[in-house]
Amino acid sequence: MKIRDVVLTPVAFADPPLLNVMGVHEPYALRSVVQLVCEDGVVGLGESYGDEAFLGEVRKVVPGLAGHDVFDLPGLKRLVARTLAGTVVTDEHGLIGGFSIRKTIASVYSLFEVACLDAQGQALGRPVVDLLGGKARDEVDFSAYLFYKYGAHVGADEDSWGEVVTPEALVSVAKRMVDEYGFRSIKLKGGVFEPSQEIAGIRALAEAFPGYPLRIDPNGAWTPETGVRAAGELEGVLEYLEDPTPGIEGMARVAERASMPLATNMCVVNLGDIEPAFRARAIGVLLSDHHFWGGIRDTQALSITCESFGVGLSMHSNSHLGISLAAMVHVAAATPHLTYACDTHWPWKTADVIAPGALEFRGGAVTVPERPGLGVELDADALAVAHENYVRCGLTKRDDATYMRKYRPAFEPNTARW
Ligand SMILES: O=C([O-])[C@@H](O)[C@@H](O)[C@H](O)[C@@H](O)C(=O)[O-]
Ligand SMILES: [Mg+2]
Repeated sequence: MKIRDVVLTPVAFADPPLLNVMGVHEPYALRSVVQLVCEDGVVGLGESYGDEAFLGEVRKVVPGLAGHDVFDLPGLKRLVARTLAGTVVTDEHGLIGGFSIRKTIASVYSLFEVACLDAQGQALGRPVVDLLGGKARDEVDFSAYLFYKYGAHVGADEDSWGEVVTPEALVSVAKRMVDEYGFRSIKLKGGVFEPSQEIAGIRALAEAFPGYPLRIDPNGAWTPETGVRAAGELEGVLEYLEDPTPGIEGMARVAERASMPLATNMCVVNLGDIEPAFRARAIGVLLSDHHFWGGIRDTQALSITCESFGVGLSMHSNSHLGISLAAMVHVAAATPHLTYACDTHWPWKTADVIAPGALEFRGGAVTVPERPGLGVELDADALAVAHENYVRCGLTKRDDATYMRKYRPAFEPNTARW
């Protein structure tokens, strides 16, 4: 199962003006799609970030892949580590925590690992979940992921969601998502407005959706003191509080006094963070993400670490397409210790690069595809359109803060400001 050819395609897809602590989403989200063409004609698919800094590292690895066996994953990891020795990919937004050589290697390896596993599964006629040890569950739960948002991109018409800045608007977006997808838990992206306004938003959701597990994620926008106060005000309302404040030390200060567990995709983002965070009891839930945690198999290993230390596990999401969702579903299905519904940005997009039908939400869950590999098929025309979007939109990195200045010229992102 040797790789004959590698096709790397940067793509862009329309994204609404979703708000977060760093600013607002630009009109397009960037992703990369890789096709590993094997000697016997099997094509393995992978998807990851589309920022130029990441693509630059991925491109360095591509020439070394010809002739590599897709079943040799340790060899793939060595190849990526050797090729990228010394490089650190950074991003503009910091919404998935700090940067390191280890995280860079883990992220680039992950893109190719997923594609290798897809190819392996296709060759063996088995879904990826079977290669990972088999199904711990038949379907994977996701939560509705609400954002405050502007009604329209700069110079464009209002989108179908409209402006979302009030508790009433949040509730109506949540109703639409729950009606369309059947979600049974709800997350609110915070860090946008004064904490009291966002707490009012959560209270409105609690009233409109009694019994629904709720979460809020201000991406470290609050001080530890505000985190403690918010945790007190939302006692009995939140299932977990996500990244109220930056850093392990600040999180530990909030965790000590909060009744609900704290979750993170910001202060524990690679293996080196685990020991200090667990020792400080800074988190009760780790939000895994195969895109930067070293792929699907390392995410499974991470779950065992969490289980050993009594830490819950769920899954973080960035704007993504169907290949990534398929990978998330397979790893979640093969991971017994997964203790909460996973995040997904899925409802916010309107187009994809995969043929429709492989991944459907019912009751807020996606049934694990049974077809070989990831179980998704690339739609060549849709890929061409998405690549054309990438070329035409002119974006080469995600920069929510600069785009926000088109709405609010004096805007400065500033974590721990409230
Ligand atoms: O898409 C966004 O704006 C999110 O804020 C994303 O970038 C975060 O990484 C993520 O969803 C999170 O849970 O922090
Ligand atoms: Mg988060």
